[in-house]
Amino acid sequence: MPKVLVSDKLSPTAVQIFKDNGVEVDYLPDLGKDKDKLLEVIGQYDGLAIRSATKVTEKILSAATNLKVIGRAGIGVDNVDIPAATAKGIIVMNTPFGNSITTAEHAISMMLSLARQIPEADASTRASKWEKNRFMGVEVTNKTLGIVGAGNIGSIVADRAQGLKMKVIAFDPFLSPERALDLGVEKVELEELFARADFITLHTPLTEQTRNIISADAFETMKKGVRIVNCARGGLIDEAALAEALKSGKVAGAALDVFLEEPAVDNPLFGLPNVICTPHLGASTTEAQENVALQVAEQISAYLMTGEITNALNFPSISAEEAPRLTPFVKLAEMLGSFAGQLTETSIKGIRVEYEGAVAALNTRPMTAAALTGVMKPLLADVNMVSAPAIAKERGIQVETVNREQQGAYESYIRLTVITERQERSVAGTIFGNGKPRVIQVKSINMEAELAPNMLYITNEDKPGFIGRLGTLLGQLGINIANFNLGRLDVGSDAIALVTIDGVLDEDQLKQITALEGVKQAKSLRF
Ligand SMILES: NC(=O)C1=CN([C@@H]2O[C@H](COP(=O)(O)OP(=O)(O)OC[C@H]3O[C@@H](n4cnc5c(N)ncnc54)[C@H](O)[C@@H]3O)[C@@H](O)[C@H]2O)C=CC1
Ligand SMILES: O=C(O)C(=O)COP(=O)(O)O
Repeated sequence: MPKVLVSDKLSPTAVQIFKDNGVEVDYLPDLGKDKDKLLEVIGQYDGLAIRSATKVTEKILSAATNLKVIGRAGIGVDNVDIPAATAKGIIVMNTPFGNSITTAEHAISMMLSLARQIPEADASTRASKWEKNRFMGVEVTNKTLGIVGAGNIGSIVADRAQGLKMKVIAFDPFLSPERALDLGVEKVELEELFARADFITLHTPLTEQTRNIISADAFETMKKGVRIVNCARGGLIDEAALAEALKSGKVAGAALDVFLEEPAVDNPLFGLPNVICTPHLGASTTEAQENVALQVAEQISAYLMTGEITNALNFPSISAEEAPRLTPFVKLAEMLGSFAGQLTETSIKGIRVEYEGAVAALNTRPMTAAALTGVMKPLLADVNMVSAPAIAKERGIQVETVNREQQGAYESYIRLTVITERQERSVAGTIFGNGKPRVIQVKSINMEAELAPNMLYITNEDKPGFIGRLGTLLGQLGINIANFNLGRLDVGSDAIALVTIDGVLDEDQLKQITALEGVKQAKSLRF
């Protein structure tokens, strides 16, 4: 009988469902907070059900010798080392919708509490002070609410805020004009949102792109007296910069459900009067906890008992027979998508995937799903092959696939084109005999490059001396070049360099490379 550990507080419904499905279950809701104890016992379990308090680190995973599945009863999986779990073949699942309404309602509650200083007025009244003149609030009617991240939760917040007669503007690179229209929100760029919003609410996952999305510089560009709500993740706001902005009066108030360090017991923001804090309660309602407990227990049981996979974040849906033939192309498609996604800075209207040659005769759906996953991953940390097509559809991203079985110069190749409002950008690749993916064309420029974990992508003017200058600069920066690939259309037109480097470029190094004479665009790419 498979054995599951529930290491965070979950509704008793979960325990019952495990038992009903023939899964043995240990319900130890405080264990997740005790890293050493978790490390000691994790080896016994086939499944692990968690919320946000259990941190599933690489170290924990290395001791999880029997673990097959981790189920997150909730949305954010930033407490799970997914690459490490994937490397160990452990499925990571979440429950993407179970607590979204509840979290959106918490954000709205926080916004209204902020507008009327409810917590402080409550404390003062109960201290027998009756300070009627001290608590002068603001109305939310006709005020502008800026939503950063218009996904599931952000969209519900938008709907509720319109019920409160607010003007809603939203920034989300994956929000299509059609979807914005549906939601009744005005799609704006982040700078415009900062400049116009009276209230700002955050609803993005925590990723490398969103970390400190509200920084000291961002506060500079906001309206004086703006109020900020964060019910997403602590790392989205630079807490020290927020403390300064509150002290200077630039920010009139902040309502925070999440913190950089959790549990937050000693946070500098606690000392400030115009701050409202809750202990990561966004998902804490009876209804949401019932939803997520039920879903996670069903999903984990189904996987352990029948192999069925739902809401997995790290596993493609491919049948056992197809797997060996599809896997290299799935990998290639995801890498091409990731390549194009990392180069795309504006919102995506469409994606075209062309399969040429022998690959066109295979089941290309998982490949298209992998390509979409790769394109969207820089922005949606939790996207996977199962969810990517649905997300693309919901966001109004047109997906077109073309299968041509006749062979050209290569036995098989895949070309992926990302279509934005401004341009179309294509990347093509193939699989060589060794099963490794190779890029064969970027923006119509032929080249041949193996994709490596750390790469530098450069578009430059094709003029004598450029390669020498670039090599010298990389040397000065202490960056070792492992491989150097070049391509160009015609003499003197744009050229592309794809450089495999040892180690990761930091922002300053990338700035210096961008400033090099002849460079038109420089990007650090990770695969
Ligand atoms: N406080 C709490 O208890 C809870 C917090 N959460 C947090 O809320 C987050 C959002 O949840 P959902 O709405 O369900 O996720 P979602 O995946 O449906 O939406 C996230 C949205 O953020 C957008 N996004 C990504 N990068 C962005 C960027 N750089 N700028 C602007 N938008 C960007 C995405 O395009 C997407 O539309 C979760 O990742 C989780 O961290 C979720 C549930 C409860
Ligand atoms: O679902 C999420 O992303 C949450 O942040 C909810 O966290 P929790 O399950 O309440 O610890």
